[in-house]
Amino acid sequence: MTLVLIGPPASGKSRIGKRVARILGVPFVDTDKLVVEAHGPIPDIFETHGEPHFRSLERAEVARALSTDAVVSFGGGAVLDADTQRDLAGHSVVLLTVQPHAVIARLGNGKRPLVPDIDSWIALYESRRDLYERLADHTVDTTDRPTDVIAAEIADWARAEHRTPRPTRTTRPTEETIR
Ligand SMILES: Nc1ncnc2c1ncn2[C@@H]1O[C@H](COP(=O)(O)OP(=O)(O)O)[C@@H](O)[C@H]1O
Ligand SMILES: O=C(O)C1=C[C@@H](OP(=O)(O)O)[C@@H](O)[C@H](O)C1
Ligand SMILES: [Mg+2]
Repeated sequence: MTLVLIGPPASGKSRIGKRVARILGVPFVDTDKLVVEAHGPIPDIFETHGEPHFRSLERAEVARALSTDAVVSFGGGAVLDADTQRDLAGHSVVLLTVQPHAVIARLGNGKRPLVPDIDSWIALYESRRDLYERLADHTVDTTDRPTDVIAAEIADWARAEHRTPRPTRTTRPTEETIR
């Protein structure tokens, strides 16, 4: 399966994606991590080459990640790419949301050049909200909730989503076949 986590910065895609992959026993891929491994820190890429260059590096890693069976956590802006939007139609996509009061504590490290503070985070989220919602098959709010609970919920949803359809029943289902 390829399960993709999308959503605004600090919604928990990287942290929760890793846990979901562990629960499901599949590899975990973080597209930002792939970009950093190949090209160095994200703030440096933005500063030296600008956002369009970062987006093209990101798109290449997204395309590679989507060809693997894995849980894939995107960077928040990866969905802006038209080819990526098209590719997502063939995958299970979970949108993580979060309310501003919870984001303030999560923005901490200054590694996100587009969201130096909560006001810029709110503006960025508002500008993308419709897109995120349009691309998502399932939405999970992460505000004030423990990551292990959220990850378990997403893993349950993914299992149900990927369960192969059962053959047509010819007899009345028993308690056991229902389960
Ligand atoms: N449900 C949660 N509750 C509290 N903190 C969280 C939660 N999910 C993520 N975090 C923390 O918020 C920060 C951003 O999470 P991260 O997974 O990097 O988000 P994203 O990849 O969406 O930008 C990290 O410090 C992470 O540990
Ligand atoms: O929303 C965005 O445009 C970005 C989100 C970041 O990833 P996270 O969403 O994992 O923080 C990272 O890709 C880059 O700073 C740009
Ligand atoms: Mg991340």
